[in-house]
Amino acid sequence: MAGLEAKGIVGPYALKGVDLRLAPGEWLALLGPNGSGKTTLLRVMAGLLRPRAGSVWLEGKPLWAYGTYQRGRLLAYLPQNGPYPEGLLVEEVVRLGRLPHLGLWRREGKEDLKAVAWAMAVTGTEGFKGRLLSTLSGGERQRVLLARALAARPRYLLLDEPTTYLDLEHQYALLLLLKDLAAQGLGILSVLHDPNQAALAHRVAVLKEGRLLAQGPPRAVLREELLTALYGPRVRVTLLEGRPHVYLDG
Ligand SMILES: Nc1ncnc2c1ncn2[C@@H]1O[C@H](COP(=O)(O)OP(=O)(O)OP(=O)(O)O)[C@@H](O)[C@H]1O
Repeated sequence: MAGLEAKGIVGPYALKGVDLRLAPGEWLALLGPNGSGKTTLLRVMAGLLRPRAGSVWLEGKPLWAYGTYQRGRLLAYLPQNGPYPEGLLVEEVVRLGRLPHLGLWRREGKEDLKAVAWAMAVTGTEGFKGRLLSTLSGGERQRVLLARALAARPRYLLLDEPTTYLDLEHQYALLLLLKDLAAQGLGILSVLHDPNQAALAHRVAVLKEGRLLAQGPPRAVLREELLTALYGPRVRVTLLEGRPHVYLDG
């Protein structure tokens, strides 16, 4: 079956039994308080951490049954604050995103260069092409690393707090890009802290103390009752242009 699916994930750390399915063409936002297990779940679904129990399925096959390159062609993961290659130019970094397609020996072809150019265009990073990655600001670097992930033209994209280093304009540019990429068929799972950003996704899943508290369309999930249980009694929710708008009272 198409999709990326976590089944009965227990451990490591906080996770206490999580079932979550990401479909192609959907943008699913993962919300939850600090320490609830969001990053851990993302890393488990990316195949970077092994759960104590449960399994992850990619396109109907266990994730562990894929080779690294084969998995990398289908699934890209962007950590929140991950390591980045030193001493490389931005364009070289984005080209690294093609590695799962190239393997160790194949030379880049037209298709590879096209994917790199596309990834840099949609993330607005062409202007940094010739710069050393290490000389960019945190937000600029984050966009380049997103370009690297997109250059693989994966079917599923896992993003850990992708808006953290971005200014307001770039935050919304990124959220609109996610919507657009999902419309083109990409399945996107993004950890987000801001419920108002999560409200833009197709679906929201809420994690609390390692368990899924709720999942569904933003209007069904982002309700005052649930959010006050997560973030305290001052949380208020109204509807703005048909979407939940969350703010703190007083
Ligand atoms: N390497 C580790 N060793 C021990 N405990 C860990 C490790 N990594 C994470 N944890 C614990 O697992 C729990 C969940 O962590 P995780 O990073 O998944 O939470 P999160 O929901 O992403 O939090 P945040 O919103 O703060 O980023 C936390 O209590 C954390 O301390």
